[in-house]
Amino acid sequence: MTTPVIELVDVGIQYERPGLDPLSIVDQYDLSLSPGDFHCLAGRSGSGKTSILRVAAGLVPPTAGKVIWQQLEITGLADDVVTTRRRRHVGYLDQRGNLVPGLTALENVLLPAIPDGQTRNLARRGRDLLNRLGVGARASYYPDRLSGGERQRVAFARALLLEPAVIMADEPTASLDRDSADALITILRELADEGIAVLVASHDQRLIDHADSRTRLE
Ligand SMILES: Nc1ncnc2c1ncn2[C@@H]1O[C@H](COP(=O)(O)OP(=O)(O)OP(=O)(O)O)[C@@H](O)[C@H]1O
Repeated sequence: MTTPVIELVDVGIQYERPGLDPLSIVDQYDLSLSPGDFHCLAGRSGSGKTSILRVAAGLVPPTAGKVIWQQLEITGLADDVVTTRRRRHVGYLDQRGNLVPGLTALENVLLPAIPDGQTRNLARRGRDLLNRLGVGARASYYPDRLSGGERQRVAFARALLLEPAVIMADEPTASLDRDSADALITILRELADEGIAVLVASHDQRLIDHADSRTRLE
Protein backbone atom coordinates (compact mmCIF):
# COMPACT_ATOMS: atom_id res chain seq x y z
CA MET A 1 0.00 0.00 0.00
CA THR A 2 1.34 3.46 -0.86
CA THR A 3 1.85 6.01 1.90
CA PRO A 4 -0.64 8.87 1.59
CA VAL A 5 1.10 12.14 0.79
CA ILE A 6 -1.45 14.07 2.76
CA GLU A 7 -4.04 13.12 5.35
CA LEU A 8 -6.60 15.13 7.26
CA VAL A 9 -7.89 13.11 10.20
CA ASP A 10 -10.97 14.11 12.18
CA VAL A 11 -10.38 17.71 11.23
CA GLY A 12 -12.58 20.48 12.55
CA ILE A 13 -12.34 24.09 11.36
CA GLN A 14 -14.25 26.76 13.23
CA TYR A 15 -14.09 30.54 13.29
CA GLU A 16 -15.11 32.55 16.33
CA ARG A 17 -17.69 35.25 15.62
CA PRO A 18 -18.33 37.99 18.18
CA GLY A 19 -21.87 37.73 19.52
CA LEU A 20 -22.68 34.66 17.39
CA ASP A 21 -22.05 30.92 17.57
CA PRO A 22 -18.74 29.95 16.00
CA LEU A 23 -18.89 29.36 12.25
CA SER A 24 -18.23 25.68 11.59
CA ILE A 25 -16.65 24.93 8.21
CA VAL A 26 -16.11 21.19 8.73
CA ASP A 27 -16.39 18.80 11.64
CA GLN A 28 -14.66 15.40 11.87
CA TYR A 29 -13.54 15.72 8.26
CA ASP A 30 -11.24 13.05 6.80
CA LEU A 31 -9.29 13.20 3.56
CA SER A 32 -6.44 10.99 2.40
CA LEU A 33 -4.59 11.56 -0.86
CA SER A 34 -2.08 9.13 -2.30
CA PRO A 35 0.34 9.85 -5.14
CA GLY A 36 -1.65 10.43 -8.33
CA ASP A 37 -4.98 11.22 -6.62
CA PHE A 38 -6.87 14.22 -7.97
CA HIS A 39 -9.39 15.60 -5.47
CA CYS A 40 -11.61 18.66 -5.72
CA LEU A 41 -13.08 20.68 -2.85
CA ALA A 42 -16.30 21.94 -4.41
CA GLY A 43 -18.90 24.35 -3.12
CA ARG A 44 -20.33 27.81 -3.40
CA SER A 45 -18.35 30.93 -2.54
CA GLY A 46 -17.88 31.12 1.22
CA SER A 47 -18.50 27.41 1.80
CA GLY A 48 -14.98 26.88 3.16
CA LYS A 49 -12.86 25.55 0.30
CA THR A 50 -9.94 27.91 0.93
CA SER A 51 -10.12 27.22 4.66
CA ILE A 52 -9.60 23.48 4.11
CA LEU A 53 -6.85 24.08 1.58
CA ARG A 54 -4.97 26.36 3.99
CA VAL A 55 -5.23 23.82 6.78
CA ALA A 56 -4.07 21.02 4.45
CA ALA A 57 -1.10 23.19 3.42
CA GLY A 58 -0.16 23.78 7.05
CA LEU A 59 -0.66 27.53 6.68
CA VAL A 60 -3.10 27.56 9.60
CA PRO A 61 -3.74 24.86 12.20
CA PRO A 62 -7.14 23.14 12.35
CA THR A 63 -9.37 23.79 15.38
CA ALA A 64 -9.41 20.01 15.95
CA GLY A 65 -7.85 16.91 14.42
CA LYS A 66 -4.59 16.21 12.65
CA VAL A 67 -2.82 17.04 9.41
CA ILE A 68 -0.26 14.46 8.31
CA TRP A 69 2.23 14.81 5.45
CA GLN A 70 3.84 11.53 4.41
CA GLN A 71 3.45 10.07 7.90
CA LEU A 72 4.67 13.23 9.63
CA GLU A 73 2.02 14.85 11.78
CA ILE A 74 2.53 18.57 11.28
CA THR A 75 -0.13 19.73 13.71
CA GLY A 76 1.69 21.17 16.70
CA LEU A 77 5.10 21.43 15.02
CA ALA A 78 6.91 24.79 15.18
CA ASP A 79 6.05 27.19 12.32
CA ASP A 80 9.60 27.25 10.93
CA VAL A 81 9.71 23.44 10.79
CA VAL A 82 6.40 23.36 8.91
CA THR A 83 7.52 26.14 6.56
CA THR A 84 10.72 24.33 5.66
CA ARG A 85 8.89 21.09 5.13
CA ARG A 86 6.13 22.76 3.09
CA ARG A 87 8.61 24.20 0.64
CA ARG A 88 9.55 20.69 -0.52
CA HIS A 89 6.31 18.83 0.07
CA VAL A 90 3.55 21.20 -1.04
CA GLY A 91 3.25 23.38 -4.11
CA TYR A 92 0.62 25.95 -3.16
CA LEU A 93 -1.09 28.16 -5.67
CA ASP A 94 -3.27 30.80 -4.07
CA GLN A 95 -6.20 32.57 -5.70
CA ARG A 96 -4.25 35.66 -6.68
CA GLY A 97 -1.13 33.99 -8.05
CA ASN A 98 1.01 36.48 -6.10
CA LEU A 99 4.27 37.33 -7.83
CA VAL A 100 7.05 39.61 -6.57
CA PRO A 101 6.77 42.80 -8.69
CA GLY A 102 10.50 43.57 -9.02
CA LEU A 103 11.44 40.13 -10.34
CA THR A 104 10.98 38.69 -13.83
CA ALA A 105 8.71 35.71 -14.43
CA LEU A 106 11.67 33.31 -14.38
CA GLU A 107 13.15 34.88 -11.24
CA ASN A 108 9.76 34.48 -9.56
CA VAL A 109 9.68 30.82 -10.54
CA LEU A 110 13.14 30.32 -9.04
CA LEU A 111 12.32 31.93 -5.69
CA PRO A 112 11.75 28.63 -3.83
CA ALA A 113 15.30 27.55 -4.78
CA ILE A 114 16.96 30.47 -2.98
CA PRO A 115 17.11 29.01 0.56
CA ASP A 116 19.05 25.99 -0.73
CA GLY A 117 21.24 28.07 -3.07
CA GLN A 118 19.89 26.11 -6.05
CA THR A 119 18.70 28.89 -8.37
CA ARG A 120 21.46 28.28 -10.93
CA ASN A 121 20.93 24.53 -10.97
CA LEU A 122 17.19 24.86 -11.33
CA ALA A 123 17.13 27.62 -13.97
CA ARG A 124 16.70 25.06 -16.76
CA ARG A 125 13.82 23.38 -14.94
CA GLY A 126 12.24 26.79 -14.33
CA ARG A 127 12.35 27.57 -18.06
CA ASP A 128 10.98 24.13 -18.94
CA LEU A 129 8.07 24.65 -16.56
CA LEU A 130 7.29 28.06 -18.05
CA ASN A 131 7.33 26.46 -21.50
CA ARG A 132 5.10 23.63 -20.37
CA LEU A 133 2.60 26.12 -19.00
CA GLY A 134 2.63 28.11 -22.24
CA VAL A 135 4.39 31.20 -20.92
CA GLY A 136 7.99 30.41 -21.92
CA ALA A 137 8.08 33.53 -24.10
CA ARG A 138 7.33 35.64 -21.01
CA ALA A 139 10.32 34.43 -18.95
CA SER A 140 11.98 37.84 -18.88
CA TYR A 141 8.79 39.88 -18.38
CA TYR A 142 8.02 41.63 -15.11
CA PRO A 143 4.62 40.82 -13.55
CA ASP A 144 3.07 44.18 -14.46
CA ARG A 145 3.47 43.26 -18.13
CA LEU A 146 1.70 39.92 -17.74
CA SER A 147 -2.04 39.25 -17.97
CA GLY A 148 -3.83 37.82 -14.94
CA GLY A 149 -3.87 34.36 -16.52
CA GLU A 150 -0.15 34.56 -17.39
CA ARG A 151 0.71 35.63 -13.84
CA GLN A 152 -1.21 32.68 -12.54
CA ARG A 153 0.63 30.26 -14.84
CA VAL A 154 3.98 31.69 -13.71
CA ALA A 155 2.89 31.17 -10.09
CA PHE A 156 1.94 27.62 -11.03
CA ALA A 157 5.42 27.00 -12.46
CA ARG A 158 6.86 28.34 -9.19
CA ALA A 159 4.68 25.94 -7.19
CA LEU A 160 6.07 23.03 -9.23
CA LEU A 161 9.74 24.01 -9.12
CA LEU A 162 10.82 21.83 -6.20
CA GLU A 163 8.86 18.79 -7.39
CA PRO A 164 6.28 18.75 -4.61
CA ALA A 165 4.50 15.55 -3.63
CA VAL A 166 1.21 17.44 -3.66
CA ILE A 167 0.03 20.48 -5.57
CA MET A 168 -2.74 22.55 -4.01
CA ALA A 169 -4.53 25.16 -6.07
CA ASP A 170 -7.25 27.57 -5.02
CA GLU A 171 -9.70 28.30 -7.86
CA PRO A 172 -6.95 27.78 -10.47
CA THR A 173 -9.25 28.39 -13.44
CA ALA A 174 -11.02 31.46 -12.05
CA SER A 175 -9.07 34.09 -13.98
CA LEU A 176 -8.64 32.08 -17.16
CA ASP A 177 -10.62 32.06 -20.40
CA ARG A 178 -12.14 28.77 -21.48
CA ASP A 179 -9.20 27.55 -23.61
CA SER A 180 -6.63 28.44 -20.94
CA ALA A 181 -8.78 26.80 -18.27
CA ASP A 182 -9.02 23.62 -20.34
CA ALA A 183 -5.23 23.67 -20.84
CA LEU A 184 -4.70 24.06 -17.10
CA ILE A 185 -7.09 21.21 -16.29
CA THR A 186 -5.17 19.03 -18.75
CA ILE A 187 -1.90 19.91 -17.01
CA LEU A 188 -3.39 19.09 -13.58
CA ARG A 189 -4.47 15.71 -14.96
CA GLU A 190 -1.01 15.07 -16.43
CA LEU A 191 0.62 15.94 -13.11
CA ALA A 192 -1.68 13.48 -11.33
CA ASP A 193 -0.83 10.83 -13.93
CA GLU A 194 2.84 11.50 -13.23
CA GLY A 195 2.21 10.68 -9.55
CA ILE A 196 1.70 14.08 -7.95
CA ALA A 197 -1.33 14.32 -5.65
CA VAL A 198 -3.58 17.18 -6.75
CA LEU A 199 -5.94 19.02 -4.40
CA VAL A 200 -7.94 21.87 -5.89
CA ALA A 201 -10.67 24.13 -4.58
CA SER A 202 -13.10 25.17 -7.27
CA HIS A 203 -16.64 25.94 -8.25
CA ASP A 204 -15.78 25.41 -11.94
CA GLN A 205 -17.96 22.45 -12.95
CA ARG A 206 -15.47 21.23 -15.57
CA LEU A 207 -12.72 21.03 -12.99
CA ILE A 208 -15.05 19.39 -10.47
CA ASP A 209 -16.06 16.78 -13.07
CA HIS A 210 -12.46 16.19 -14.00
CA ALA A 211 -11.29 15.25 -10.52
CA ASP A 212 -11.23 11.59 -9.43
CA SER A 213 -13.06 12.37 -6.19
CA ARG A 214 -14.66 15.39 -4.58
CA THR A 215 -15.76 16.90 -1.29
CA ARG A 216 -18.97 18.89 -1.63
CA LEU A 217 -19.21 21.67 0.92
CA GLU A 218 -22.57 23.14 1.85
N1 LIG B 1 -9.76 33.90 9.42
C1 LIG B 1 -11.11 33.90 9.40
N2 LIG B 1 -11.81 34.34 10.47
C2 LIG B 1 -13.16 34.33 10.46
N3 LIG B 1 -13.90 33.90 9.42
C3 LIG B 1 -13.26 33.44 8.34
C4 LIG B 1 -11.84 33.44 8.26
N4 LIG B 1 -11.48 32.93 7.05
C5 LIG B 1 -12.63 32.64 6.40
N5 LIG B 1 -13.69 32.96 7.17
C6 LIG B 1 -15.11 32.75 6.82
O1 LIG B 1 -15.28 31.37 6.56
C7 LIG B 1 -16.15 31.16 5.45
C8 LIG B 1 -15.46 30.31 4.42
O2 LIG B 1 -14.41 31.08 3.82
P1 LIG B 1 -13.46 30.43 2.70
O3 LIG B 1 -12.59 31.52 2.19
O4 LIG B 1 -12.82 29.22 3.24
O5 LIG B 1 -14.57 30.00 1.60
P2 LIG B 1 -14.40 29.63 0.07
O6 LIG B 1 -15.35 28.50 -0.20
O7 LIG B 1 -12.98 29.38 -0.27
O8 LIG B 1 -14.91 30.94 -0.65
P3 LIG B 1 -14.47 31.59 -2.08
O9 LIG B 1 -14.88 30.58 -3.13
O10 LIG B 1 -15.29 32.85 -2.12
O11 LIG B 1 -13.01 31.81 -2.03
C9 LIG B 1 -16.56 32.54 4.96
O12 LIG B 1 -17.82 32.85 5.52
C10 LIG B 1 -15.49 33.44 5.51
O13 LIG B 1 -16.00 34.74 5.77
